[in-house]
Amino acid sequence: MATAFFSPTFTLRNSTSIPQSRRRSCLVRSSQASVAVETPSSSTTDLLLQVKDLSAVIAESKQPILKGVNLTVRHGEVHAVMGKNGSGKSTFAKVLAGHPDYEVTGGSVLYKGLDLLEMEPEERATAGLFMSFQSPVEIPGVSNIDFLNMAYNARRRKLGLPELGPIEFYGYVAPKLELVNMKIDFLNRNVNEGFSGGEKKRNEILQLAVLGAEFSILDEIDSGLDVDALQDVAKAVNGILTSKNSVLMITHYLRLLEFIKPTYIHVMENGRIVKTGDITIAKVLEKEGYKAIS
Ligand SMILES: Nc1ncnc2c1ncn2[C@@H]1O[C@H](COP(=O)(O)OP(=O)(O)OP(=O)(O)O)[C@@H](O)[C@H]1O
Repeated sequence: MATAFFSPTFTLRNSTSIPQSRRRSCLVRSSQASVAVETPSSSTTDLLLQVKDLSAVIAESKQPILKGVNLTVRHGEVHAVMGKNGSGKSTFAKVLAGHPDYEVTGGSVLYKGLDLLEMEPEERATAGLFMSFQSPVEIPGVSNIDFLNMAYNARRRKLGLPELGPIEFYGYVAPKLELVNMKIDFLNRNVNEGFSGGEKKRNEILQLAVLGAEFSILDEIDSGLDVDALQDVAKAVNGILTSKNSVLMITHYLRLLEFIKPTYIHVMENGRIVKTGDITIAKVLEKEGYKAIS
């Protein structure tokens, strides 16, 4: 499920603070030179996310996974990250979300001008960062609507807005179900409990629509979806895109990128972004595989 960068589930699961030692990064630089792949610069004022030389290891084993990632995202852009299995895509996403399994060892991440790496996962979420995970978690005993209401109110509090009570919130959320083609009774079911794979993915996008995130990371949102569900999910994502928010999608397949048009496609290899371009990259990969660009 998603929480954030606003993945509400993530916030729930990570309600304990991450030790300071796991959160910081800028002091230690990766020993490996990074491959800087900056997207063309327009202006610095519309910068949403700026990742520079980001390195990270698995917290437990200290195994390096990210080895100098560079990425710049501006408002209104859609970025797709592709790459072979095990190249570090999900790790990159989870590090941005503040996942405690990883320790940042170098580099910096600015989000809306703030040092993202100094923020707790909950702070990242309430600052409009949403993350949808490959395998959304189930939360027994918590209904979807209560969960969404809680996450939505957390964001409203952060924005200095009054919270919505259950009735008002129902009025807000019900029309959004249409966006993802979900039946109203999904609101009363426990979060993701007994949901099919496709229903879980739709539920992720419902959360995204409800939370109105500014930066959404969608990790393989297309996996396990049938053709109709893929179109529904893509339509919903397109429906929430504005000139003010941005999306980072991790995917293996051209089919998703034909529905949600990316501004840039990046290829990750061995913990770095090694190539950036347009949809042509995905077409070449589809036809010839990674050997064509390695
Ligand atoms: N918590 C962890 N514990 C042990 N190994 C991990 C952990 N997280 C990531 N890894 C390892 O780091 C490498 C990168 O994993 P990651 O999930 O980021 O790859 P990916 O590019 O998203 O792959 P895929 O396309 O298969 O989803 C893999 O070898 C993986 O086994």
